[in-house]
Amino acid sequence: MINYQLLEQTLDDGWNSRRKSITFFLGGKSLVKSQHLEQHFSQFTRLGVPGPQPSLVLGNLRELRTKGQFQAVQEWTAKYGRIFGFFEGYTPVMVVGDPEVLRNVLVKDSANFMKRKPFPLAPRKSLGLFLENGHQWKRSRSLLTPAFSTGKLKKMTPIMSEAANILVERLTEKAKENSHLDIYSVFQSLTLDVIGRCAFGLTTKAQVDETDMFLVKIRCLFHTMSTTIIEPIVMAVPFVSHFIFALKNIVFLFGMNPVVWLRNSMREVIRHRQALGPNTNIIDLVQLMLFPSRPQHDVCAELHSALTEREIVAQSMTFLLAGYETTSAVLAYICHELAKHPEIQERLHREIVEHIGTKDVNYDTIQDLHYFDAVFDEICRLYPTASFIVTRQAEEDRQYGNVRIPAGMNVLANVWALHRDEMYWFEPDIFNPDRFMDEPHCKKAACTFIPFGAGPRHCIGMRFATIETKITIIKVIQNFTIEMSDASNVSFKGSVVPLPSSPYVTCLWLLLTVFQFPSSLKSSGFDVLSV
Ligand code: HEM
Repeated sequence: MINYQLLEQTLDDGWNSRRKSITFFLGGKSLVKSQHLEQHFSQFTRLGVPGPQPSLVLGNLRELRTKGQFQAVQEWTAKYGRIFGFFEGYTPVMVVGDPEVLRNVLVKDSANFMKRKPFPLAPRKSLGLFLENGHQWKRSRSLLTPAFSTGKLKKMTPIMSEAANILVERLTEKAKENSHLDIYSVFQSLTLDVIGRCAFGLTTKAQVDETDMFLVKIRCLFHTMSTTIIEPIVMAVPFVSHFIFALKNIVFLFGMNPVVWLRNSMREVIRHRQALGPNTNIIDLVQLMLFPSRPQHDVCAELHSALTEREIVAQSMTFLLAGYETTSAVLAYICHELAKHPEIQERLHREIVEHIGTKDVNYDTIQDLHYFDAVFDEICRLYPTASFIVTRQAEEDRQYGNVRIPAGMNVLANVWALHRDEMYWFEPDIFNPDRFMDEPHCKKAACTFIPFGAGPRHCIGMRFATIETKITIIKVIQNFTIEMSDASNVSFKGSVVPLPSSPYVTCLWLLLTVFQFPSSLKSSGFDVLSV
């Protein structure tokens, strides 16, 4: 851990003693002049936007790191309201929880807000869709969009269904043992298997084999990402990222980075697929990236030139980072709320029995489950697992009502606060799927409900995640009843994805006890899962 207090004090002391006259020098380079820093850190005051007092050099980084981004932003929301500003190190961030301003930024005036807030440790080359900007983003988005079309997703559902079958087998075993089960980590290995197979083309066995290489490498990657002390340093002093990347390349040379293993494994898959050619039965994201379908009259051949091997690896890494924790957290939250509300679980079970019965679950059978859709939306409202990634950067100055957004300003949509704002939601803290049955779509249109973002940069994997969640939960509900365990515990932490957490690292525990066969489900076991 960095000692922020000491670092800041040292920097502040040095700063205060020569405040008026000097320039900071770091690594032989002029970093910033005093007047510049003062100007920089007072920009929200000049804009009339409230917010926590930043300190010179570190901005509000200390609070962000000590409290956690989620906690800090919630506290500031309670204090400063729908629009406020803070400094993520040197980077100014305007937090917006006003749906009208957000509609302008994300949708109506999106041409002025095509970039995202820069990520401190983003790679230099081969960014992947999430971090790409400008022409590169346009090209990737246009090449990748067909891979998420209804037809293609339909063909990918067997991978999801197979993973859910393994889950049911695992849960059945656990039910017999009558023991605790951490459902969050169970769902993590399920979503890893799905993304490993769909986006990396690997035959992963994360659910059944603790030593599966993919699982081991991804755990290592996420552990490194969550414990890194490099990120805050780069936030405070952005230009040190040059050194960091030089160091990273040295680590790469020795093959110590898990990304190296992932990259090499994918290269093998890509070469194998190239040898097989486009006309195979394999349908997954790798195949669709390698052999993308192009518009019939391709007027912009350059825009649709195929992705290179390096780009495909970067896109797969993006799908992993964007789709693994987000989806597993949604699955865990669904189980948590269904356990807390048996009457809702029962109603969902009835809908599934009426529409699907004991038939196998596939793309067609999961359509028209309106109550399920309402439960899913309500979970995404109450627990927007990707609430810190809806960011944009302004190209030019804009004024919306009395809110001015200057060129270069970063905007963070305050999705969590927006989804629980009493102005737009009746009894917002209560889990009530019926609110989406009564008025299903009007809230979405008004930018008050944006769990997958909005506008041209909204989540490309939204339907992929929805289908995966539906298939998984339907199979669980078909076979088990979910109940609350005494050990269950949910609190929030995390910076990008507000994750459930507990002193045991993971949070949701399932106590499984074998129950009885329900008369409505003849062939499948109906066990009790206690969360
Ligand atoms: C429940 C699960 C998921 C949630 C809640 C979620 C949420 C989000 C959000 C909020 C954004 C930012 C949108 C914006 O800025 O307007 C995003 C972007 C993105 N998501 Fe997801 N996501 C999920 C699953 C997935 C999956 C499964 C994939 C891929 C297979 C994926 C791929 C992406 C990509 C590539 C972007 C960047 C899009 C762009 O910049 O053009 N996501 N997601």
